[in-house]
Amino acid sequence: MVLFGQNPSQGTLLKASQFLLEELPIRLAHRIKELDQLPHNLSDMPSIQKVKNWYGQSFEELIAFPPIRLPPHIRQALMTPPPDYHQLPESIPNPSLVYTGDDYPALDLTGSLSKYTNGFNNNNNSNSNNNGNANTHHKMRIPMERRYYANTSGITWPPEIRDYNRRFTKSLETIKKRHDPTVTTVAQGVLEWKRSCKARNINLDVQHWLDRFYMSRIGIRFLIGQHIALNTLQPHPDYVGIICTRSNVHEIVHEAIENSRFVCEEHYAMFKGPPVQLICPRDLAFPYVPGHLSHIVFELLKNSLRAVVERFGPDKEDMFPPIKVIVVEGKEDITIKISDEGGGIPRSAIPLIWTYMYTTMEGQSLEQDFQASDFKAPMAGFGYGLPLSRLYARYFGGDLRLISMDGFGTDVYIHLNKLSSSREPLP
Ligand SMILES: Nc1ncnc2c1ncn2[C@@H]1O[C@H](COP(=O)(O)OP(=O)(O)OP(=O)(O)O)[C@@H](O)[C@H]1O
Repeated sequence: MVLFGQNPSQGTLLKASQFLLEELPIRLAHRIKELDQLPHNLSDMPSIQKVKNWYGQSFEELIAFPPIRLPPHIRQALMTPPPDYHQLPESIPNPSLVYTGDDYPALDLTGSLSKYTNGFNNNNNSNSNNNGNANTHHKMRIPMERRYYANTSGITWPPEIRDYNRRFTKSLETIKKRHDPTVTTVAQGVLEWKRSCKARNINLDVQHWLDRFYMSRIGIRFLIGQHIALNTLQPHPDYVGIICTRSNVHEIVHEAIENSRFVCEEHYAMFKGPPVQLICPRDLAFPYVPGHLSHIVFELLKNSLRAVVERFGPDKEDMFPPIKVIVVEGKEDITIKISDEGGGIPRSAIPLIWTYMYTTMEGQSLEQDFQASDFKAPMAGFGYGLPLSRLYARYFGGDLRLISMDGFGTDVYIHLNKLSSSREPLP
């Protein structure tokens, strides 16, 4: 996507529009089917129906989007691969993610990476029913880079192409906005269901379903966000759409520290939140989506700040031990460790922290019609911080791990995949 999106012409943008017009309805349709097949009658909950209708509406808008009529020489140009097509660099898969031939690596929903390795040496990946279908499906489809690439140099693009690209981008903006409250609305649906059957925690199958659903959402929004950015943002030497080819880790983490401390100080009405020490090379940079990384770090820092404040008390500002953030670049990964002395988590609660809607924050749940979008999180209380952050980390081949020392504190490791890998972890 970085190669494709550098200095795009109206022709390349048209090619991208056509790719999305084919790809997005497929992804949306799968989600609609899944929303209909939720376990335990969850599909009947009003909020789940609401989300399903959004997906349906977006699907219809995309398939009804008026096609563009192009003169034959332009059509021909769009179908011809560029001369340097074969020189596209090979992607280097991260050895910690084992791919299974043509398949997408299965998203492991149990918390470990076992499925990646289970499928090793087994091209038909027998792990999941979904995969079986997905494989057949993907094999019939043309590889992404071939659909995405076109020899578009030296052509004068007729003005209707610019107009088409503009209209399609507008339509995507409407769709993206419509789906902003999806996470909170699905969460509300789960709450409705929990209330209706008086369940305390969500079942494992619902947890797996949510992981898959939200991971797919990250993928859809990444594609849409990238397209909108390519069409609307001014060129920047370090950016291709929403991908920053030189994401500076120090800057991103530093900003997340400032933001999370600010939220913490506001929430507890205190003058100074717990100090945060950052140990990170200032020039450490790699290609990433900065928005994803700041979201992850911000969520984890809020957890650490809250743990420290609640352990020592909001009026004990002088006693707060510092939270340490250490960033190291390895061969395969960039790892960020966030260590706090907030008292840790009891061992019995560890399996729960990765489940959606598990929170020990009281009185801030989604009881009312909660309309915030994803990136406007309160201090805590939603129970989505850890599981969603892990999905963001995994989307680009990274991971998130947490180790707690009950009675002392918590260490969280964010692994960011430094090497490129070619496929999304979608089942
Ligand atoms: N660093 C930490 N120290 C102690 N407990 C923690 C820490 N991180 C997470 N927890 C526990 O795990 C629970 C779940 O965390 P998670 O981030 O998923 O949700 P939350 O912080 O409660 O709400 P939000 O969705 O707003 O982030 C927290 O409520 C807290 O009890």
